[in-house]
Parts: sequence; structure tokens; C-alpha cells
Amino acid sequence: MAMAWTDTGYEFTQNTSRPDRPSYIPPHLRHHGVSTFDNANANANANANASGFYNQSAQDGFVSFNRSGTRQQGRNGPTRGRGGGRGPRVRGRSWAGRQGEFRDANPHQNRATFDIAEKFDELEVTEEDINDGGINFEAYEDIPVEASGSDIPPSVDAFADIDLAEGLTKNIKRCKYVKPTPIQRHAIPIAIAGRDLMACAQTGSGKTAAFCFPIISGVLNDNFLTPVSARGGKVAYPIALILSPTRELSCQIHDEAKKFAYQTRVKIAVAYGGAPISLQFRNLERGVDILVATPGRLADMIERGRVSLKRIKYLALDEADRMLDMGFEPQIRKIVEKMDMPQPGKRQTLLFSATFPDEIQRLASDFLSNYIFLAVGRVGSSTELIAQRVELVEDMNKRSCLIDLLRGQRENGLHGKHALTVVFVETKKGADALETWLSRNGFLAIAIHGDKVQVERERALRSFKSGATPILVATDVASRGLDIPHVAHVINFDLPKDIDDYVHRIGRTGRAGKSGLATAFFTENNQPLAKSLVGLMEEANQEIPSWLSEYAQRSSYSVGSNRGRAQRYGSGKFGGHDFRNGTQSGNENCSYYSTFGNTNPMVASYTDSSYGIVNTVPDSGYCYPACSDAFAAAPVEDGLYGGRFTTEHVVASGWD
Ligand SMILES: Nc1ncnc2c1ncn2[C@@H]1O[C@H](COP(=O)(O)OP(=O)(O)OP(=O)(O)O)[C@@H](O)[C@H]1O
Repeated sequence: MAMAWTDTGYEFTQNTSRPDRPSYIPPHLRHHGVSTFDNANANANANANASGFYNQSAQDGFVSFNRSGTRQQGRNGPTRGRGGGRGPRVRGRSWAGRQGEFRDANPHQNRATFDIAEKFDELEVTEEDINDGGINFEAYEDIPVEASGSDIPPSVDAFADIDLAEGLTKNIKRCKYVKPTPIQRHAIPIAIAGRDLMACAQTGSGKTAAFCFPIISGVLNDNFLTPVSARGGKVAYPIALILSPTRELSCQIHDEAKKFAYQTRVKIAVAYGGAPISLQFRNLERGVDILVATPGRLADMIERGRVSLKRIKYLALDEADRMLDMGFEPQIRKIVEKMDMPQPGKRQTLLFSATFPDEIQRLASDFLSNYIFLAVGRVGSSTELIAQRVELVEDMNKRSCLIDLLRGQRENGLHGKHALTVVFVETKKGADALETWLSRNGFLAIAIHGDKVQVERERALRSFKSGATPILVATDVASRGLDIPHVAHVINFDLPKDIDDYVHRIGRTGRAGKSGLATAFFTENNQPLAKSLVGLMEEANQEIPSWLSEYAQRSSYSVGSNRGRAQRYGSGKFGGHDFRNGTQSGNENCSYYSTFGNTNPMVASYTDSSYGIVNTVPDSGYCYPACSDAFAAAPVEDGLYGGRFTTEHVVASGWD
């Protein structure tokens, strides 16, 4: 249902719409005296007076961060007018000032401040698209933060502390983003200061806004808008390019960016494969400041002379590790290095993901200039908000286990619009087969994978999101980035080969501070994943079945594809790590800070972490099976795979 800003009926005391199931209490909240973290009052408190987030100790954390002696403003990034490089446009305000401002900035506490005319009128904004205000900031209270690089701009506590363009600020309020999530608090000032950034933060923690806000604000504040005279031509000259690995994710980013740029004159367009290119050309002809694209379709447009990258000032890669792994790297390199895009240092580059292995960081550093590495939360980790369960099953019994699980959910009233389930499988054939089988057994299910034409993929997603088909059977084409409200349960019917894929898959639930459930079916064949899975679960304070620990112990001694990852997750400590630092104790060229929520104990534990000596096995865990959707990437369609893989066994998946 299309919805206007004023139709949202938002109340602070409103409970978030949640599945009516026994509430999972994340381990770190069990002793907080909050009966469930989705408790309406807890939310109201967390939002209304920001308890726990803006408390005294938070202030202390902020102060100690400021005392770290590295707080000069970013000088070395690309300049954006205004007398060369500059620091973040952070307004120096007192604590009290910030608090007051936060109250003022919250439109929902004073409905009279609403301008009735302010609506997302022309946008297809649905009720689901508007944040319900129920983001549980308490869940982020003790989030660890690591940053390294030179002259790191300080973080902020409120959107009002950053000099974001006026139109954008209005839209942030329209979106009901009351305060920045941790990644936004740290990343936005860095990006606003003009610095290149490689940023890692947990799934569902608000990375999209973290790169969209600085870009939109920069385009507006620095008046980079495409001149009207340059619009309507055959060649589009965007100022900003946002690349993402899948069509659906590009569409989602495009929709988000349009909301953030609503009524600002910033023109945003999307280009992705599987949809008529002529229509997309027509949109580009109307003018584009920010282009969101998948790599295959963009390369095609550039080669046809319809898009030029020579005016690019901002380049953002979402799911950057995926974009630079062996499937995509040649194509990304071609776009970023071999077309007419300005060099690093002449453009600003922002890379974001929830996972960032060292070998990918190394590749990514080619695209960056004097960058800051930022890790917010346990990098490559799942949040504690997601309850993880692992069931030991035999391959032949998986289907009956799934039916039992789904029946149990149904009996507990968990099916319906507000409790969606994603079932991940490894192959496209497997997805179709499971869809059919579930439907035959009375469960409304629909499959999404790369062999479906785009219209079918979009139909499947729509049907799932609306709750009409509450079970989505998906390959990895749906594992990254998709932000679908009400996904209550992610089932790994087939576990992925790579632990990072597992992290992204389960991240489809437990988003924006909400709880979620993830169940995995573990078979003998998954032994190579056992150690990294145990490490990940330990890190997220999950209960680990003894049989899984035994598998993990056994796999420690075998040459498994996830050995490097196993070490990485094995410490049970924060995994944020800038590969430039080698061991965390330091690279003299980098200033460095570390905070852990409201205190600052992380330096020690970070230094203790075994994380710094990982990745002795290059490329391990990155060999996707030929039949995997994740592997079947766009470059195949464009014949750009180089010599690394033959294309005969790779089915085009629509990653472009
Ligand atoms: N400051 C904020 N206040 C409230 N909600 C927010 C805020 N920032 C983002 N959100 C909401 O949080 C949800 C998750 O955000 P987003 O999709 O950007 O996460 P992500 O970190 O990119 O996840 P993934 O790693 O899966 O791609 C979205 O629904 C978004 O609208």
C-alpha cells in the first residue's frame, strides 16, 4: 500500500509488529531487566530519553575518544571545494546541547512540528519501508568500534551534529531515523570529511544510509548537481556511482536513496540487468547525479557510450568484499580502473560490507587513497540478536526436518504476514524442487534464484514481502543486503561452503536491533565449516551443541576450506582488523582508536586477539562450487572471466 508520511500512525509507545512467538532474549540483554527487547516500554524508553545510549558513560566514551590525540580533521582525502581538504562538518556542541537537539530533532515527540505537506508523495513508499521507530539502540550499547588510518575524524552522537544538507536532514526525519546507528555515527563524519573509507559493520546495522547520506549531502552542499544544460543528452555523467552485486539489492539501494534525496533536486537512477535497457537509457536521459548499478549492466552502458564516469566524485561499493572476490573482481577493476573514472585521490571511495577478509582488503586497497579502516561491531560476525540453532541431520532427512520445523512454527501461530521464513539452498535446481515440494505439502513457498527471469524474481520477492507467500526458498542471490521486514526465521537447509556467506544469510533476520532466529541443518558434508561456525557462534554467545564442538575439533586438523576463517572466528573476540596493521599492535603510519561501547577496554583485548595472524590460506573459502548461484556471476555473461574459470559449467545468474 502506498503510504504518505503522515499516514504512518507512528507512536513511540507503539509496539513493533512482531511475530507472535515466544520471544527470544538475546544473551546480552538477559540481565538488563528488560523482559524482551521488543518490549514496547523498553523501546519507548530507549527512544524517548535515549537511556543507555546517551548516558553519562556514553559521554565518557566520547570524551576519551576525543582525547586520543588523533583528532585532527581529515586533510588528505580529495578536496571538495571550500579551500581544500577539511574536517567533518561537525558542529561543536555541548553535551546538553546535543541532547536538547536530539529531542528537537525527533519529530515524533512533537507531532505539531509535522508539516502536513511533507510527504513522500511521489515515491512508492509502503508502510514496510518506513522505519517503525522500534530500533533497539540498547542492543548496540556495548558495540566494539575500531578505526585505523591517519587523522580520523571524530564520531558524532546525533545526526544534528553533522552538517548534512538541509533537504537530507528533513528526509532523515521523514524516515524516522531518530539517531544514527553505530556505523552511521562513525562512518558519516569520516565520509563527510572527504576521506576514503573501508567500513565493516554487522548485517542490518544501517550501512546503506552510512554511505548514502554523505554522498547525497556532498552532491547538494558542494553543488555538484548536474547542470540542467547537461541533462537530456545521450551520454549520462553521474557524480556518484553506487555499485552492488545483485539486481534486487541495487533496486533496494535506489529506493532508499530516493527517499533520502526526496525533494532535493538530486536525481537518482538505477541500472541493472534483466530489465529493458532502453527504459533505463530513457531514465538516464532525464539526468542523473547518483547512479546505482550492477556491474554487468553498467559496463554494457559504458561500452555503448551512454554513460561516462569522468565526472565521478563519489564511488561506493556495497557488499564490497563480494564485489571484489574472484567472481566480480575483473569486472569491477575494468569499471573502476580502465574506464574514464578519476583516479583514487581525485574521487572519494567508500567500501562497505559486513565481512572483509584480508585478501579482499588487500585488493580493495588499490581503489582507495589514504583511507580509514572502520570496524563497528564484530566484523564478519553475526549479531547476538540472532538466535542460532544447528541441527545435525542426514541429507535424506532434511526435507522431513524442514516440514517438522515449519509445522512447529505454524502450530505456534508463526506463519502469516508478520513471520516470514527464508530457506537457503545451494543450487537453483534445489530451490525449484524444494518450492514444489513445500507447496505440495501445504506450505506456501516461492523460489528465487538466478535462473529465473527478472520479472519472476521480482514477483517472488514481492509475494514474499507482502506475506502472500511467507516462505522464500532462495539461493545466495538473496543472501546479501536485502532488507525485508518481518523475516523471523532463516533456515540454512543447505549450509554454505563459506562462513561469510552464512553470516550474510542469517543477517536477513535480526535487523535494525530486532531479534531473529536462524536454524541450520548440518550434515557430515559440512564438516569443513564446523570450526568457523563454532567460532562464530561462540562470539555471538550462542549455545553450541557438543556434537558440533566435536566436529569442529576434528576439522581443526584437516585441511578444510575454512581454515583461515576458523582461526579468524576462533578467538571469541572482536574481529575488527585492518590488514595494513598486520598485528594489531600497530602500524606507525596509522593512528588508531578503539572503543567498546561506553568504556574503552578494547585495545587490550583487541591486541590479544588471534585475529591479526589470520589468512595464511589465501583464497580459502572463496572457491564457490560451480553450481552455486553465488559463483555464477555477471562476468560470465560478459565473457570477462579471464582465464580463471571456464564458463561452460557456470549458469548465468543475473548478478548483473
Ligand atoms: N538511524 C536509523 N534509525 C532507524 N532505523 C535505521 C537507521 N539506519 C538504518 N535503519 C534501518 O535499518 C534497516 C537495516 O539497514 P540497512 O539495510 O542499511 O542495513 P545493512 O547494514 O546495509 O545490512 P546488510 O549488511 O544486510 O546489507 C533498514 O530497514 C533501515 O531503514
